[in-house]
Amino acid sequence: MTAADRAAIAAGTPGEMLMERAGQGVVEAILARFEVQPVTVLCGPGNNGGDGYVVARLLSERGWPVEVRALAEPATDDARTMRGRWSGPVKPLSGPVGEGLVVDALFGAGLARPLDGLAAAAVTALTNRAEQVIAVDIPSGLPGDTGAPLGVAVCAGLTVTFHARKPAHVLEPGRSLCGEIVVVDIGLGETPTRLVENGPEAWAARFPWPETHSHKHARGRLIVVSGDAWSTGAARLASRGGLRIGAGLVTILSTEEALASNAAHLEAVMLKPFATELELEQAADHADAAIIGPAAGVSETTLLNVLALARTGAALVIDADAITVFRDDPEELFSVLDRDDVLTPHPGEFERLFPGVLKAAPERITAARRAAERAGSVVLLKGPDTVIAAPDGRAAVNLNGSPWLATAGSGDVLAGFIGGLVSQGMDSFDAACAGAWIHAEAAALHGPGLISEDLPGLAPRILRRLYAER
Ligand SMILES: NC(=O)C1=CN([C@@H]2O[C@H](COP(=O)(O)OP(=O)(O)OC[C@H]3O[C@@H](n4cnc5c(N)ncnc54)[C@H](O)[C@@H]3O)[C@@H](O)[C@H]2O)[C@@H](O)CC1
Ligand SMILES: [K+]
Repeated sequence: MTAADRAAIAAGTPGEMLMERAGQGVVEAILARFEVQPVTVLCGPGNNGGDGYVVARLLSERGWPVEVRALAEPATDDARTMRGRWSGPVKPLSGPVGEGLVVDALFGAGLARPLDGLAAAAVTALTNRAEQVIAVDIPSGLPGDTGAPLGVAVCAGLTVTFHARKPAHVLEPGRSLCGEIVVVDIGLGETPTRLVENGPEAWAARFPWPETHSHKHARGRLIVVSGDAWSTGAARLASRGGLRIGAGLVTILSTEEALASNAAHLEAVMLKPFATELELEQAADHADAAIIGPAAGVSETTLLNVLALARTGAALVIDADAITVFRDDPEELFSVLDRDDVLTPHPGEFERLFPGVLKAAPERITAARRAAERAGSVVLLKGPDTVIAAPDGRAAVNLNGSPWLATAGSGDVLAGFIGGLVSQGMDSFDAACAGAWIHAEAAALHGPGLISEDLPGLAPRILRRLYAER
């Protein structure tokens, strides 16, 4: 039972009533999606199984042919009550499951160890029929507080959970085992949750829209450090992203030998040369935000350039090579970061800065939180389930991740979106959340054939929507 369940029961809602509402919610989700057909309900010994008996009764009352299979007799009072209200037979779990839908009510929030014996066999037998499987609360075998199955786990086409999503519903690989996710309100009321789903409701109220009196100098000055002559495209992708997301002035800082290739491809983005890290520091002095890393090169120069930018007042977005250059001494980087700065590692880069943290943490939200605390800055851990964490413990998971983002340069544009928002004064955690969400939304809007050059140009459509809904 979760803390929210206990609080609701203590506040006077009997567990039995919560269970009745939970089962009702599952049944409504089934009725909205499936025609009448045979259903097998697999019930475990705990309250998840109790929900299963409610589902069996309510579907049967509507004329659905229902078979109940139980792993063991109910072990809780509420589950025993619901077992008692089911008037049909209860068969053992062993043996093949027939045609039609399968309701997985074996284990939910109380899963304590990997599935074995009959439960493991029953779950294994459901392989390849995910579309017919409806998981109650969580696919059995998947712990609710992580996205990592303990051994075998159900793969469902639909998961109906209660009150709020749990980490297992948003973190991979658990999220992919859930199929469609429906969240049913069972009357638990407001409860503090450590998990924030990243979407406009989390940051739209603080989005930095320009005011009537805004001019380009006040709308955010962003700089982007270019790679060398053969690697200038990444900085241009980032700068275009920054400009599209609203930064008033965006400047690429480039060494002499890369000036010509940058100049040949820039219009609204400005260009400024620098030769040494001291000149970079001076050039960046009036910037509100600076992006370094995209195709910067894994070199001592990049490391010194990061340290130079850290001496300015600009908030930093540190990506790619600018992360990797600190792999031998992450503390050197952490010592110059503060809460306005953002690190945007993919898992490989994350491992370089925070060795062992991903392996030791039960899931990515905890890992990102630990990393943000250690670095003293915002950390955005990339993935299909991108997690954003701040040193003060705030964390959010991106739920709109798009497979179309698996294309060269998409991370450069993301750095640009984040840097562009930070340069306009948006809080760095909000900016990382908003940047990641808009990035994925833009990719989904385009779909097949997306290349990173398209992303900045897609942002205005998402921004227009946000602007209209503000
Ligand atoms: N308590 C409440 O008021 C509510 C609970 N709800 C349901 O209750 C569920 C949680 O119920 P429980 O806490 O009873 O937990 P579960 O029903 O998930 O299972 C716990 C039981 O399974 C046993 N167990 C755990 N892992 C096992 C394994 N690998 N192999 C064999 N046995 C194992 C435990 O010893 C315990 O008896 C939620 O997931 C949700 O479906 C909902 O009805 C909403 C309201
Ligand atoms: K389940």
